[in-house]
Amino acid sequence: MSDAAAAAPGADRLWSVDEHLADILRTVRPLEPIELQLLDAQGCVLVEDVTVPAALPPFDNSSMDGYAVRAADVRDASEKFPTVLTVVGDVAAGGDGALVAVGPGQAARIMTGAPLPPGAEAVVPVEWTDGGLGGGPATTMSAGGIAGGASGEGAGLGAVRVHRPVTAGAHVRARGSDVAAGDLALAAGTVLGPAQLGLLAAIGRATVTVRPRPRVVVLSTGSELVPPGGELAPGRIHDSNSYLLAACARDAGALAYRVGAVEDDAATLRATLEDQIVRADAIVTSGGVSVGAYDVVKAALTGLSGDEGRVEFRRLAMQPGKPQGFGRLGPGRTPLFALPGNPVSAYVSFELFVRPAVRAMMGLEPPERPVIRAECTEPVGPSPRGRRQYLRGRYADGRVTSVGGAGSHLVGALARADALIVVPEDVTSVPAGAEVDVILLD
Ligand SMILES: Nc1nc2c(c(=O)[nH]1)N[C@H]1C(S)=C(S)[C@@H](COP(=O)(O)OP(=O)(O)OC[C@H]3O[C@@H](n4cnc5c(N)ncnc54)[C@H](O)[C@@H]3O)O[C@H]1N2
Ligand code: MOO
Repeated sequence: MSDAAAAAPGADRLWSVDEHLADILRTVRPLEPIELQLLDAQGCVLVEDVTVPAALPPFDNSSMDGYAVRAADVRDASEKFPTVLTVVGDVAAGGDGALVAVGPGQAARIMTGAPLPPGAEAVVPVEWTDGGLGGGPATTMSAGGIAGGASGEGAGLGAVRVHRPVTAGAHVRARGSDVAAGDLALAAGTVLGPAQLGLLAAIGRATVTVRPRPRVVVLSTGSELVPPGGELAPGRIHDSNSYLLAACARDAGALAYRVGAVEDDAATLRATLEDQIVRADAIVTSGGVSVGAYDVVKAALTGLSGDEGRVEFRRLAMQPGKPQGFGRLGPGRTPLFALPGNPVSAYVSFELFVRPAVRAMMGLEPPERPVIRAECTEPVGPSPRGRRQYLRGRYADGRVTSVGGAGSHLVGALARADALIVVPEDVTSVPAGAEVDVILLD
């Protein structure tokens, strides 16, 4: 929490959604950069400028399977009057083009990606030749003569008839034509997707320095909770929140550690948090933040001091998601989000508050999901005055339809939704055809 927020009488006033989010974003910090293997860095923000150490391609090479030739030799080639060249060797990708030199009247069979041999200036695609078979235009190259994938000696020797001329440089990818040595390959701040990781690998980088994915520990609380797959005794329900929230964390970009359900006992919860905090960049709990007799998160984390950290429990002017806890735990001041237990409340709270925090920790900008305007296909409401309501909806072609009702236990409707419809604090109902803000969820 920021000092300003810590000084505010948080427990007895209603916080707006925007104030709560601003407090969170003031509090969380981008994680310290670390060096990661390329695939571990996917989705992360680069913190270094990466320059190209050596040109790409590193050597002139063929873009087609065909024959490396001297342009002057094939200047007059046509199907009617083919130019006949002596094939002096064979160059495969990975082969050493320097072993075969192409002199006047000569050609070398060459495969896509293979280095252009000395003397050759261009490549004639095999389809523009007889493929060395003495017939009409070839469609493929025969396998003969590329033994071992190497080049040179004894390979595909004979004659080839060339049916079309090529100019110097035709079907040749020049050294450095992609990126040159010293070029900026990727600037600091770039988010590493597949193409960026491909470029890094192509220029020979095995590791990069990035802001890592936050490690988010997810635990749910409630003595009524039974893991999925377990038998439900009377009064028990399955723990869905730890799965829901761990999945949310992964979806936001974090590495999620799902702890599962902790019973409603403050000492057990404190001990679990102590165990877990060593592997956490952030902690997310669900349940136990309201005003019930067994509100264990509130009981365990209220009144912390000094190195224990500080967690503040608040009421927010929103629905669902009214009761929330947020603060920092332990000497490392690990951000802790205590979300309400109702599954839809937990989900909406994660989307609105934890997801932006995760993204801010990764250095991703902007941290929030995009909000668009959409027309309501049906009336929406009622919505409580003074609270910003987030209804589940389905969005298509600029229009949104509410699914399920406002109840924060409606996980069936949540699973059908792909958007959140935002009904502002001062609006209690929205007529069909009116425009609303919609948060797209995927
Ligand atoms: N007298 C009042 N009661 C309640 C208020 C209030 O202001 N005054 N607020 C309500 C609101 S709003 C919410 S949200 C909930 C929040 O309660 P808690 O965070 O203390 O959550 P629990 O009581 O532990 O659980 C609420 C509900 O959700 C179910 N649940 C909890 N954890 C899970 C889980 N991991 N998987 C599936 N379902 C879970 C739990 O069984 C309860 O049904 O408080 C209202 N009450
Ligand atoms: O505000 Mo609560 O989070 O509706 O269920």
